[in-house]
Amino acid sequence: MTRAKICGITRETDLDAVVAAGADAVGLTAAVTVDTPRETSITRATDLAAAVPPFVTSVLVTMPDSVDRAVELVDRVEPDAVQLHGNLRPDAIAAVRERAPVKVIAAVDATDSAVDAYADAADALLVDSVDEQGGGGTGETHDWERTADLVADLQTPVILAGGLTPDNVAEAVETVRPFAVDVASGVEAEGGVKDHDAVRQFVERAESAVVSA
Ligand SMILES: O=C(O)c1ccccc1NCC(=O)[C@H](O)[C@H](O)COP(=O)(O)O
Repeated sequence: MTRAKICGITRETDLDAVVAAGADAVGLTAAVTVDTPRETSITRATDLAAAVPPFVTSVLVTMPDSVDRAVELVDRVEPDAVQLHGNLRPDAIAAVRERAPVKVIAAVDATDSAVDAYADAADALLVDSVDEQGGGGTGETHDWERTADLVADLQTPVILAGGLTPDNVAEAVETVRPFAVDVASGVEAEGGVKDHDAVRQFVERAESAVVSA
């Protein structure tokens, strides 16, 4: 079964809906260097992370400029995992993994040539359609066949992200066969506010998509 992460939760009511829909993970976006309606304050991310129930993974999604800052953010928010976007190189990702008491997900653009190094450095790789400033949440898909090759080649779990919606997630899972899928803008009613029906459909279709042997 393919796991589902719903990213960019800013409100308790959306967190409750995402958990009720059966999502495996929730993303809380804080301390990012791009302008996005999904960003929350560090305090709010901390409160939301504390409200995530057992058996659902809270993921701090952030863009730190150093290893120290990444570790500091994890210490403050206390998530189960941290997802790093931006400019940290693979050796810095590995250093965060050593120092922070959480699993580390490296977010990379699907066309990044250093993808193998990131995969070695992190606990999981989120293959996304990254914008020029290193941010996610673009709503753009990428070359799924290429990401399918990565999934086949790498030992590290691959999370597929970028432009997924309830309408295309089953095809994405069947094509790429990722460990998990991730969505932010594709299940929103408006920026930063989730459409609860879309969240339910996304999780159900991701988890029930058929992955042939
Ligand atoms: O969601 C954002 O606006 C964002 C901004 C800066 C860094 C990361 C961000 N999102 C990270 C995610 O995990 C998204 O779910 C992923 O990029 C896919 O987004 P979308 O294409 O909108 O589904």
